[in-house]
Amino acid sequence: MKHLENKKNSVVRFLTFIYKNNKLKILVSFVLVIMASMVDLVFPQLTRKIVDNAIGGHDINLLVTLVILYGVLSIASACVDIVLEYFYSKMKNKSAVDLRISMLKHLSKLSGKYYSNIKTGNLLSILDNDMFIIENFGTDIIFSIIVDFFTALIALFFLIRMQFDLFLVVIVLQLILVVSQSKLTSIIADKTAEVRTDYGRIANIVQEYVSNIMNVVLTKSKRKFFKSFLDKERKIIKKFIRLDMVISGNVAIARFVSALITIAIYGFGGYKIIKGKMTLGELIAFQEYTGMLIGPCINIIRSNTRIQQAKVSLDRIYSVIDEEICIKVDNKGLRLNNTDVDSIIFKDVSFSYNSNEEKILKSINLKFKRGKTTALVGGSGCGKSTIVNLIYRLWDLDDGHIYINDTDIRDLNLLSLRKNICVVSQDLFLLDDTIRNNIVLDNKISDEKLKNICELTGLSELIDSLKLGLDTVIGERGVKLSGGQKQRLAIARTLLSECPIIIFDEATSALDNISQKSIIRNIKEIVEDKIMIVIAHRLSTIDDADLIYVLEDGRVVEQGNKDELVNLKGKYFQYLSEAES
Ligand SMILES: Nc1ncnc2c1ncn2[C@@H]1O[C@H](COP(=O)(O)OP(=O)(O)OP(=O)(O)O)[C@@H](O)[C@H]1O
Repeated sequence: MKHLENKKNSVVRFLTFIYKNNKLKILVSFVLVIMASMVDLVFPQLTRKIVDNAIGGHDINLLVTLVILYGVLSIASACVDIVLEYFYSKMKNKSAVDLRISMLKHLSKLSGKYYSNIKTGNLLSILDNDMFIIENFGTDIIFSIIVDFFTALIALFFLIRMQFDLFLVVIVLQLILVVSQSKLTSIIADKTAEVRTDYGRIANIVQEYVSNIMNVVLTKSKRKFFKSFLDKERKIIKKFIRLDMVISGNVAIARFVSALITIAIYGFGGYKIIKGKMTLGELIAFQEYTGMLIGPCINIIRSNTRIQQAKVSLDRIYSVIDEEICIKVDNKGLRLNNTDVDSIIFKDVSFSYNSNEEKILKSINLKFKRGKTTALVGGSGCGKSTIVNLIYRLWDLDDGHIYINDTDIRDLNLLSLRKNICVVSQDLFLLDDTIRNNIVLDNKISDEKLKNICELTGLSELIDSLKLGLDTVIGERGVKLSGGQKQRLAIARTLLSECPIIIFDEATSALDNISQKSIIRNIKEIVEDKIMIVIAHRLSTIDDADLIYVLEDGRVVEQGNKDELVNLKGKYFQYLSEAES
């Protein structure tokens, strides 16, 4: 069903989405729209009667009656327009917000593979530019097409009935107008799509530059950014100019042909009045009906342009929403209670990030037990963080099993699994908020507990030295803190959580040896009934680990506690000797 839905034209899909959530509003709007267009069609007849019967017949009473009727109908028509605008605005704004939320929610369900290839600037451009276009696009466009079609049809009927020969002249010019407009419209839509895609690429560069501005300055890579930014900007400016030229050409042609139509009506129509084959009132009414034919036809073509532009944006939005969720949230949907977690077992696990590449992990067996600290050691790129990614199910394995207790993690509900795992990695997630909010997030934590954790993680000294203490704002991505302070903060946050599985992936790398040892000792006390996994290049961090796995080239080559591994005089011993020398 979802597959079929995804294949639908994105505009139809979006309109169906609006329709499903606004059935009543759409029905009321439809009735109002038909009423309003009927009223509009009466105006030329009123004009004709005012000119020919009231003014031409010198009838004051009739003139007053018709003018009052004209005024009342105009007010009624304006009121209906206001009510309609209210409905349209409500429907389209709510739909755009719903669409944005479903895109953001979907993003959080995607796999590590998607996150590894993500182009942030492009996504921001979709969330910003494309969503802006969609905010201005809604069901009203369909209503206006219906009304325009209906109005044009009735106007056509009156024009044929009133003056057939004059109508023929008008219709030929009208056809020229319609054909030229629709050709240029499709060119505009193509060029808009091109510009939008290029704009996403520029947004990527800008995003990369802004979010890394400090490193850009430090590494003197500003020139490189500016070069590729300016190259792309220059190209897009040319495309924008071409697009603007086509748009203004489109408007100019429409104006010119409309002027020809007016000349034809007044020239040919004036001639007919002089010859007594037409009245002045009829000429004015004919002119108004012609407007009611041309205006709606052009509106329909312009609506088509808007639809094509919205389609480009909707295609880009739905390309994210339809991104396949590779990691199924629920296979068997089993739930994991945090008090139940006793062990994590890797059984013959093999894995590669890309199916055609060599395996990163080669049939490895690991066991992490509750109440124990297990360390992973090995050279850079041997697959330590990959093991964490697999426990968290950012990727699913190729072969083998990962069990929590006796349950394969693929049989667990994904959210329930992840709720039980806290990872502190090198890439810290910090909010531009206070120290307190960064530690507590949205959990309810007593001040006493918070103070205690700050003490254990060595944050108290920093907090006491700050005028605002815990309420000090740390800046975007913690820019106002040192590397070590950021790590302490992330550790404090993790220790406050109720997670039974705690993973530190180079979580203390920015701390000096003494601070690191004292933090690790303190942590051990707090996490004594949890599964603790530590990855560290500095071997002193894991001196006290209950079990150390030494990895090389995706395999476990040694295992044991520190003393056992030292006695083995193998890989671990070699690392230790290298570190000491
Ligand atoms: N998202 C990814 N997509 C493709 N390949 C990846 C991805 N992440 C890691 N790799 C590759 O997988 C291998 C193992 O990486 P991993 O991060 O697990 O190593 P590590 O042992 O943690 O290294 P380090 O100690 O340097 O952090 C590396 O060769 C790396 O290039």
